Amino acid sequence: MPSEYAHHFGINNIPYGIASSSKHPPSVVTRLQDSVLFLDPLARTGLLSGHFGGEVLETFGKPTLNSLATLPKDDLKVLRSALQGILKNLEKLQGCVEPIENVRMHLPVEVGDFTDFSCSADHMLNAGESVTGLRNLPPSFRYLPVGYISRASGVKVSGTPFHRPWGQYRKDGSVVWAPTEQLDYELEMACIIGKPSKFGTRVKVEDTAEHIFGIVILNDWSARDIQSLEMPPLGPMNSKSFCTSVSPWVINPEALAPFRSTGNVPAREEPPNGVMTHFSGPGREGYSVDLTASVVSPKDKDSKTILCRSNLSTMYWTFEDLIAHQTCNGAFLRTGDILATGTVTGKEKKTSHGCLLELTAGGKQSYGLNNGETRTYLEDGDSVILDGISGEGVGFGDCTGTVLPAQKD
Ligand SMILES: O=C(O)/C=C/C(=O)CC(=O)CC(=O)O
Ligand SMILES: [Ca+2]
Ligand SMILES: [Mg+2]
Repeated sequence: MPSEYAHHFGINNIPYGIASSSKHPPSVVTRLQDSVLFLDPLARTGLLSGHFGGEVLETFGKPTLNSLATLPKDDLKVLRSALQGILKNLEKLQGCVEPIENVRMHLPVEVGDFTDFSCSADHMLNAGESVTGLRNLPPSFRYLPVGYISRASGVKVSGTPFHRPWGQYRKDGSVVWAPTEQLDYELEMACIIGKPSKFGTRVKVEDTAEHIFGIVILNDWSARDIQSLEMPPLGPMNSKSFCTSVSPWVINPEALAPFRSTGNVPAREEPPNGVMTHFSGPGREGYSVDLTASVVSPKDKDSKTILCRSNLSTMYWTFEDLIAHQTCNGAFLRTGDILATGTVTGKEKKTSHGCLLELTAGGKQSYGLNNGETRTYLEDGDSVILDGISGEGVGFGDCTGTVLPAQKD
């Protein structure tokens, strides 16, 4: 029986990840359907000889993708087509291949800096309305992609459970110190930086693509009660830094090229009394990725309730804009940096809300699970599964996390 996500990993995908098994230490892998190919033992078979020099082959034995991610795009292109050829004869690759159920996936990169932006106008409007009752975009929204800088060390690979965080928040007229009662997820995607940029040197929007190694799904877990006390005036901190999950398979721009279009990308509006400066123009392309967010209750582990369906291409700002903006002041990119989109929310009320803050109108309305349970925010033992697919054979698999009970004070 193929796994639930086997069909995401066709021959046109060729994702990269870091896996280990009883036979192999953590190292670089790719995946075809449910077969995981370890590239370091593959290089030793000689099947890749003639394609590249030692500096490419040396990256395969590393426990992160950082070295592979800095290879020139031309090398990555040759590697992709060599792997596509080799994977046609899987039976010849014994000793290099393991079934997906026999491997453990690890964090794909050593994370450099982690910025989370907020690129969805619909998320901004819905989240603002949930908190303040007013449907307004922040004053800066059309001038620049707003973001906050979070903790790289909190980024964990899909499947890593975390404890419900403690913090300070307002309750019944006072501020308490207690486990959060408003634990939320945020359905997001992120780009991972390959080629670094130079300190003091802006990356022009037309040059940003060469810095994108690949794209992952990301869950920016959020504690809304802690967030609402701490956020003004410097932004979220402990309400979000306790854990951020990323999917283990990094999908590369070449696999996603057929799914780029201008189709759903919102029209860019000139900001009031301002000019578009270092950003992409009206013909900018988004990546089409159909995303879902689901919750699984510990009382009914076989049933997932889909709470949101949305698509990455509806974001107002693109990955190219995020990179141009991050570097426009001379700040620079390091390999393994993560730049996330913010919550990916669509236009449809209730069915395309990328987080529970929106779906529950700030905890004022409940949502139902397939088994009849109701929730406002997440409960202990709940798992959240985010997944995404662009088209035939090109998907991201899943990004999953489970809430453990709060630790004792
Ligand atoms: O507007 C709010 O109250 C919430 C803002 C956020 O949680 C920041 C964030 O992560 C935005 C996003 O994911 O788009
Ligand atoms: Ca976020
Ligand atoms: Mg987070």
